[in-house]
Amino acid sequence: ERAAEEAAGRRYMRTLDEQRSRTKNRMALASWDYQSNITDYNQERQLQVALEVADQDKEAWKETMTYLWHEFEDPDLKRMFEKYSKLGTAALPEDLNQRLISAINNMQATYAKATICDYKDRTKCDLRVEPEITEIFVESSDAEELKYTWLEWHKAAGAASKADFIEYVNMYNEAAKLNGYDSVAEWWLSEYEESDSEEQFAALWDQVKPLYQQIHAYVRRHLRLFYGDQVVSAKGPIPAHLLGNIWAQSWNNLEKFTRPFPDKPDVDVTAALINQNYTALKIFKTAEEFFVSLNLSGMPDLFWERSIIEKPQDGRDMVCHASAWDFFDGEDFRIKQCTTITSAFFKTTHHEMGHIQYYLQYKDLPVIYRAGANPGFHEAVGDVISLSVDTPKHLRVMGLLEDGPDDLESNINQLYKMGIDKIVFLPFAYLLDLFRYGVFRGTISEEDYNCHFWQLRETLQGVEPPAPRSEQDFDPAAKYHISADVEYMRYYISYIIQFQFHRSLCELAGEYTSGETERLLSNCDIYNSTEAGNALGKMLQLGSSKSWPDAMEALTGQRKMDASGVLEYFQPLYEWLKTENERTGEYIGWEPSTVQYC
Ligand SMILES: C=C(C[SeH])C(=O)N1CCC[C@H]1C(=O)O
Ligand SMILES: [Zn+2]
Repeated sequence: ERAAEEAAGRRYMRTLDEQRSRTKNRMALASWDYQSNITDYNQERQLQVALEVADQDKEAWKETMTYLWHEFEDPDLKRMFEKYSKLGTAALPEDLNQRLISAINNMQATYAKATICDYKDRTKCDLRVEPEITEIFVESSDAEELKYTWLEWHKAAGAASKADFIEYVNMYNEAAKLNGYDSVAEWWLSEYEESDSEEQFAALWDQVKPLYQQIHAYVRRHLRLFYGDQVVSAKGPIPAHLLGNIWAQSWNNLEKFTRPFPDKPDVDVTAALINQNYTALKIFKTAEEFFVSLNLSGMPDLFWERSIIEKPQDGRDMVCHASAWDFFDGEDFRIKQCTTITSAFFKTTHHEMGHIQYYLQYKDLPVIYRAGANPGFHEAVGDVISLSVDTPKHLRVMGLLEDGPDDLESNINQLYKMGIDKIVFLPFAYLLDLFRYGVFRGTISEEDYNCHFWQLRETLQGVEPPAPRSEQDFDPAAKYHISADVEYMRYYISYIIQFQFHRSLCELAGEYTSGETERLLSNCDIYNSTEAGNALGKMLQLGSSKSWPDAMEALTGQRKMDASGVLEYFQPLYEWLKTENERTGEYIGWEPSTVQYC
């Protein structure tokens, strides 16, 4: 009897997966049309498709739940049923689902359309976050211009979305409860499959915090030397507008005037990309070539036909934030980004193509398994490639970096450049979802959203707002992922596990042996290594068909996320920073902020 039921379940699963492929394809196409051309018509159409798809998913779910899949013997069939048993936001009554979708679409549109006036020319009021505001944070060292731009952006894209965000939280929490979760926080955490995920995330932060504090102290010193101690204090948090990035999430743009050994050759490739007439297409082809060198897949023809790799000049409104799309038909995969010829986009292109590579590697799995082993895995693929691309050795192979010495000072400069991108990002990413867990759980009430956000920014990141804040502000929504309903813990996890992956791939490529001292993990380049590429491909082909510890074990032999990879990679920098901060008597950590924000 049970065997017959299980056989019926297996047949049913095949038809259900076929249907899910079509509904996800329809949903992706409608969302693509909306996000690549924001009009009322496209927003309305996206909403209609979303509601129709929700209805179809709900009907299918009712049938799925008639199967006694808990008693099935086949663990794989059980895993598929278990995943299909999570209905998601389609569990909401249609009117509440419509309010949820509209709240998210409104926030997306507000963020994508937000413009501010230029600091120097107040009549020029068409500046958007990409490319204009991003460019100001790359180029400007005028504290007043940076402060003005920061405040204007946070008003235009943050405060403007507070009402929609509150609606979003309420509707989303309703959906969570209908799916058996106390709040959205537990739902998001369930993607990491282990009951102690929150404790694991906190333990990772404890492991890397000492290294972050050393970088923070060093950077604060050099900002104080540059801007003066009236702008940057000796012991307080760092003002958020001086860190080369509108969200202070990565501090790459400080490299040129804060690097430990300034008289070494410049390592930023932007100038070289421009001098060598790189176009967006050439950046994409270069990234593709790295994956092919690893015996992984090149981009299909459809990818080149349908991707949007530069902002169209027809004056349309679109979501410029870079994204990679799976249309779940096994053939259609696209990137949408507003590429500019910069080192930042050189990295972002590898990041997005890492998503596409994952889609390609698992495209023949059942649709329900076409996802990362956990969300952090998907964000790590492209970055792992970039860890090889960003080495002086590889950049020289590419002709993007002039020749230079391979001495300790150059290695420290290289580690510093990576540290103000990767280590600095960790507290930012961690706090973004600590904030949202609190919001979804109600431990952070809407009367003090902004106050709590900045308390997290101060305690975890040692950063303070450039001016007093109030509850008329809503600074979190000035970050794309908050306005676009994109979970963020995935990036925190990615920036930890990508170093575990990198270490294993470097050993497979014969570029490094864990614990050796002759070669540094930070100088490893896996380019052209089919051993490394085949191992990476095997892990990616698993999709979410196995638990993430199984997937991680396939590549690294470890079943735990841990910061051992990060700490091994940055060890020489950590030693150097401790010595340097002691030499200069720098205060490690930060005293409470004197800026009024609660
Ligand atoms: C490039 C993407 C698209 Se998945 C992105 O959002 N990233 C990549 C780095 C962290 C995060 C961000 O920009 O905040
Ligand atoms: Zn990504």
